[in-house]
Amino acid sequence: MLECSDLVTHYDAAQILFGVSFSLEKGRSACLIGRNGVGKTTCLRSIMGLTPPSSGAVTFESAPIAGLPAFRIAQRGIGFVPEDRRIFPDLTVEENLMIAERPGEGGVAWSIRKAYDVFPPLYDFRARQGGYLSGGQQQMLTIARTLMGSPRLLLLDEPTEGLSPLVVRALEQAILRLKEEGLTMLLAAQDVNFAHNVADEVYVMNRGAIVYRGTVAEAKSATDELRAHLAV
Ligand SMILES: Nc1ncnc2c1ncn2[C@@H]1O[C@H](COP(=O)(O)OP(=O)(O)OP(=O)(O)O)[C@@H](O)[C@H]1O
Repeated sequence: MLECSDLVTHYDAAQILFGVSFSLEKGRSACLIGRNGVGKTTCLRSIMGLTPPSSGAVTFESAPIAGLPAFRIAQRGIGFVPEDRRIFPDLTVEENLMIAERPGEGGVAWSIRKAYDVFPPLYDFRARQGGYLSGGQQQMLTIARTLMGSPRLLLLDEPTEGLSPLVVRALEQAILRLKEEGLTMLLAAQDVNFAHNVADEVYVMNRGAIVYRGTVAEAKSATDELRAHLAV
């Protein structure tokens, strides 16, 4: 469904990605793991067209998308959940969802009812203004808002950042539920346990490159190697 080949991305003169290649099959979820600043966000932004790659190819559902503007990439069926939770603080939960609703083509069609089903706290707080939600609830609302566009591929940037372990578990459950729905997901995370709980494949990044790749089962039995790559 998604293929990145030899992605090289710069911010002005600074090269951030040094030839990132991987592919993701429909219905699978993969997690880019790595410390702060290794290029996970840049990789997601390159795919989404927010920071277009300087070279390399991104293929989504057999069509090249690198170089297209971000809104075109979104229209093709990729949803991006950025790290900073983007909701409208003055609108209620339900209003936040309503204004994001857009029927997708060929993907899982989303409705407010379905969003409440996957994220029960959003139903409980549906009349509350977004700005008065907890961090975990805001993260759920951000994901739910992106899902209202009915994407076929969801990019999630550090969804557990700053959340308590209990809230992280709830978010994991919601992500696994999305997986059951057949949604394809690419996540970025620093938390290896989170990656192990929600992903099928992991890609460890360091200094703008993938330095380890494997299934979660392989990664779990290569803890020393993983730890070495993730060590400060
Ligand atoms: N807009 C920007 N302009 C210049 N450099 C940037 C910009 N955004 C990120 N960088 C740099 O690019 C590198 C990779 O950052 P990136 O955000 O992709 O890493 P990350 O692995 O996602 O880490 P984080 O957990 O901090 O998001 C870092 O050195 C960062 O300082």
